[in-house]
Amino acid sequence: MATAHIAAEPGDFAPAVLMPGDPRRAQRIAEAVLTDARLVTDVRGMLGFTGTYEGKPLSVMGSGMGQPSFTIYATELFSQFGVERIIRVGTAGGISPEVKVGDVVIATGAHTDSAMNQLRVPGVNFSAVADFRLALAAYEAGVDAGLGERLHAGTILSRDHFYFTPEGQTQALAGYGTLCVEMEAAALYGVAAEFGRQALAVLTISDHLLDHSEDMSAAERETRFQDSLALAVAAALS
Ligand SMILES: O=P(O)(O)O[C@H]1O[C@H](CO)[C@@H](O)[C@H]1O
Ligand SMILES: O=c1cc[nH]c(=O)[nH]1
Repeated sequence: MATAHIAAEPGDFAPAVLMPGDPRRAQRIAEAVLTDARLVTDVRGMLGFTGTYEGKPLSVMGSGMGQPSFTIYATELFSQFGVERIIRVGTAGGISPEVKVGDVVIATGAHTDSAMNQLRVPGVNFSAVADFRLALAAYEAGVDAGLGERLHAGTILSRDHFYFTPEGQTQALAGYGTLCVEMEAAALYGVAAEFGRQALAVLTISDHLLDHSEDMSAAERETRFQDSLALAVAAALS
């Protein structure tokens, strides 16, 4: 049955869904990796496709930007469409000096300034963490692909603001080994915990907060995701 934000029927989604923020990236991913892809929802232009990859069912759908948007789609996918695992395929801004533009980050945990997970368990600072098996599968795929020093795994920041950064925050986070910043993973990990399902974010570094000399253009942000996509597919079908 269709939900408020997804015009699909039970069985239209595969157990594993790849979710980029950008619905046009969802279409590019569907065209790049899926066989016999069909559009299963387009409410609000948030395109979702289902097909197969090497004979296994796989879906891809945009999430929109920010934790509220991601939470709406992830909640409906987990609760109404039988989805078992969601792998976010996103872009992120580098924080650690170890991380360079074009590198791939497996987000094993996500700090956040959002209130969304604070409200989940009264009196508790919720730990937003990835599914260990998905993270391991993605990491092993990255090693096998020869990514070498371009492959990272560790904590990230999921922030509500894109343009506002409190003074000293980036340096402090770098001091705690935080790899990069994006806007959705903490919410994904919270919703997955709520429904007892699996989640992971695999991120492409599109820019660096401490050095903007190598930042990607808007077009590159839409298209330069092949390395992280390969790891996300490996995790999705592991
Ligand atoms: O490239 P996506 O997946 O949209 O991710 C990043 O890009 C958007 C901001 O430009 C935010 O959604 C952020 O998390
Ligand atoms: O949220 C994001 C995503 C990409 N780059 C950033 O600087 N921030």
